Amino acid sequence: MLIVKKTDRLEGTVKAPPSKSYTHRAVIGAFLAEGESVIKNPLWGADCLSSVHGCRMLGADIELDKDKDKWIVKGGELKTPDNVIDIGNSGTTLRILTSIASQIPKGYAILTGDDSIRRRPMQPLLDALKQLNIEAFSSKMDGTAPIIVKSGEINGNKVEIRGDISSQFITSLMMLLPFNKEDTEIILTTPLKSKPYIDVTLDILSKFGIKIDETEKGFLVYGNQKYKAIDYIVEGDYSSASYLIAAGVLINSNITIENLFADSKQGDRAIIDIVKEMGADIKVKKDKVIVEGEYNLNGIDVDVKDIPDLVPTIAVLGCFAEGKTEIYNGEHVRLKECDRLRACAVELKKMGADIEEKPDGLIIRGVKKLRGAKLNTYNDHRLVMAFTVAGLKAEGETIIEGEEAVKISFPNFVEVMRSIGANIEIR
Ligand SMILES: O=C(O)C1=C[C@@H](OP(=O)(O)O)[C@@H](O)[C@H](O)C1
Ligand SMILES: C=C(OP(=O)(O)O)C(=O)O
Repeated sequence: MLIVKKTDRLEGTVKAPPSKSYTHRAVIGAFLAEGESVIKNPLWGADCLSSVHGCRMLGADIELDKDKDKWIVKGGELKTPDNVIDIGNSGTTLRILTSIASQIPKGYAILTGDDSIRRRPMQPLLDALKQLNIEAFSSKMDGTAPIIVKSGEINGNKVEIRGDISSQFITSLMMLLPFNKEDTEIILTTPLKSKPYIDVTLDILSKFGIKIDETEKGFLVYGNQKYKAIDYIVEGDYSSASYLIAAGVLINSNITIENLFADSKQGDRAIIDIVKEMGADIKVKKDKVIVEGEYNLNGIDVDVKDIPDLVPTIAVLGCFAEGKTEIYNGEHVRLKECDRLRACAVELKKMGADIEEKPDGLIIRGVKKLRGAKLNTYNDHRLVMAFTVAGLKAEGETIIEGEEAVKISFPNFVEVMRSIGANIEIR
C-alpha cells in the first residue's frame, strides 16, 4: 500500500513516461511488417508487455533491449499459438489482437486475461468480424473473454460497427483490414467516442505505410496493403502526465515535465486546456510543460467523450476547485479496468468530497479541503495515481491499496513523484 501525506511543495524536472497507446500500436504494427523494426523509448509497462507477449505467441520475434531502451521486432509471419494467450489487464491488446489472430495460418487462437479483462465488452467487435467472414466468439457466449478466434480469410467490403462502446474495436479493424483483398468501408452506426485514439492509430499506421481515409460515415481502409518496417521513437504520454500536472497545479510547485509535445495527436493533451480553464496558468513549450506557482481553481464543465482516461484526474481537481465541476458524456468510462465513475464517487467521498454519480458522469462541488482516508483502487492504475494526487493535497494521511497497478502504464510513478518531493511511502 501507499501512505501518502500532505505535501507543501513540489519541485524538479521529470520525463513523462512513453505513450501507452503509441507503444501498443508500434509493436503490433512492427509485428505485421516484414523485416526488422526498432521501437525506441517504448513504454515498459505491463499492458505494453502484454502486447509483446501476444505478438510473440502469434509468431513475432521480439528482442527487448533494456540497456538501449529499445525493442527490436522481426515480423511478417503469423503462426498458430501453441497455448492460450493471456493478455493480462490490457484492453487495447485484447481488442487489437482479436482481429489480428484471425490471420494465423490454421486452427484457433484463444485470448484471455485477468478478472477485469474478462468483464470488458467484446461483442461489437465479434459481430463486426462476423460480417467479414471471420469467426470469433466468446467461450462463455456473453460477449466477453475468453475469445476464440478461428483462422480465416477476410471476405467483404463493408463492415458496420457502433462507435460509442470502445474506439479500440475500430482501431482493431483498421489494423486488420489492410490484409483484405478488397477496400473495406468501416461504417459507424453510432457516434464515435474516444476519437483521438483513432487519430493516434491513423498517425502511426501512416508511418507503417498504411493508407486509410476518413469518410462521411466512417473510414475507408484500402485493401492489399503491406505494413513496412520502421524505426520509431515513442513520444511521452499525456494521460500519465495528467497526474503530474494535477499535482503541480494543486500544490505550490515548480515542475517541468519533459517529452510532452505540443503537436501531439493524443486526446489527453486536453488536460492542459482543462487546468487552464480551471484557472492554472501553466506554460506549454514545444516539447515540455512547466507548472509553476499555486492556483485557486474554479469548477468547470467537461465533456469527456474523447478523453475518458482523464476522468479520475478531473474528479480530483474538481474536489479542490471553487464551485461545481460537471463531468458528462462519459458512459464509456464505466467500461474500463473498473467502473471509474462509481469508483471515483465512492472513494473520494471517503475523503469528504461532495460528489454525485450521474449515468454519464459526475457532479463535484468543491470542498477545498479533503481529509486522508483509506481508499480502495480496484486494481486500477489510474485510480491509484489520481487518488495519490488527492492524498498529497488532503489533510493527514491517505492509505492507497493496490499500488502495484501503476505497473500497467507508469511503472516508476512513485519514484518520479518522490523525486519532485511528494511525501509517499510504500508499505
Ligand atoms: O486505443 C487506445 O489506446 C485506448 C483507447 C481508449 O479506450 P476506448 O476507446 O475503449 O474508450 C482509452 O480509454 C484506453 O486507455 C486506450
Ligand atoms: C482503459 C485503459 O486501457 P485499456 O483499455 O488498454 O485496458 C487505460 O489505460 O485507462
